[in-house]
Amino acid sequence: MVASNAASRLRQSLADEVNIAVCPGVYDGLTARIALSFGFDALYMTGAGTTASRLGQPDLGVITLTEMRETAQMIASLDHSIPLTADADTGFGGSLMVHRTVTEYIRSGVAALHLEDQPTSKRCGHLLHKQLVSVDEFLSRIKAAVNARQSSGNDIVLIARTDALATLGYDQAISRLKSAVALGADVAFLEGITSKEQAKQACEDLSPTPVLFNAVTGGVSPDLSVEEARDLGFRMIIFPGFAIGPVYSGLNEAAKNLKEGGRLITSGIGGPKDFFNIVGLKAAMAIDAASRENLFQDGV
Ligand SMILES: C[C@](O)(C(=O)O)[C@H](CC(=O)O)C(=O)O
Repeated sequence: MVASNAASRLRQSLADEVNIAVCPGVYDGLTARIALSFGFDALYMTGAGTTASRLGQPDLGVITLTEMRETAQMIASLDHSIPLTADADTGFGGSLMVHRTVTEYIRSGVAALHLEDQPTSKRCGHLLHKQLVSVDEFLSRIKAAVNARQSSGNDIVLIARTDALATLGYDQAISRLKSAVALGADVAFLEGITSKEQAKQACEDLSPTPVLFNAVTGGVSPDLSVEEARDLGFRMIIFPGFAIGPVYSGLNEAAKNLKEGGRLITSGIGGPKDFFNIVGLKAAMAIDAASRENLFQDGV
């Protein structure tokens, strides 16, 4: 297996102390295409969004490796040069499953993934009463991930996430992250940071390891802009609600209009051709022309 260009790009960005990798959270082809069309140079595949979109279920550990990997592969394939960081939840089982998860994410073109220390019956990090696995179990997940990366010969970025802050407190959460980094994790993800002061402290305490900020809309963490996160010392920021929020509000509005007014009112989208242009119509026509099948030589 060869080293991934996208993972190398993300590594370069993380190594640059003045830079912050901005990762809008997407969960399907359309949401990814829209983010890509705005020139974002990194993407995040949200597990919460993927679970809601593929299963119509909440983020409670019900999605499988197969479903997450399929979505990740499709998103990563849309532009191989753009690093995709994908949620890998708990790794979906014991060490063997973590090994398999990392290997399959690598094969799917994922540039980075995060693994957390909740039990497999997990919940979104911004819900109450989260449970944790022991430090040893968390670290064997990280070790299994590091070993899988090594045996694949790939340079996927491994992000260690701890959910320990809410129950065990700051010191133990930082200690879990430091132990994960000592085993080979590249990035630290302290889930559920509760204040700007704590955010700054975490970046200092974990330095020189790059730290990720999880900007969950309406979650327990402060509402930070990209610039604020960078100034606090973060090197990576994910926005899981980037697509979920607008889809929710836009569809609610459209549903209300259709149900109450009997008319579909959508703003901003033209006809089918405009829409298909967002999802690669021009590239598809170019493939057709290059193969000389010429189905679209007169346009569409
Ligand atoms: C980052 C996260 O794991 C995700 O699935 O995107 C979630 C975010 C969310 O539920 O909105 C989390 O923070 O646990």
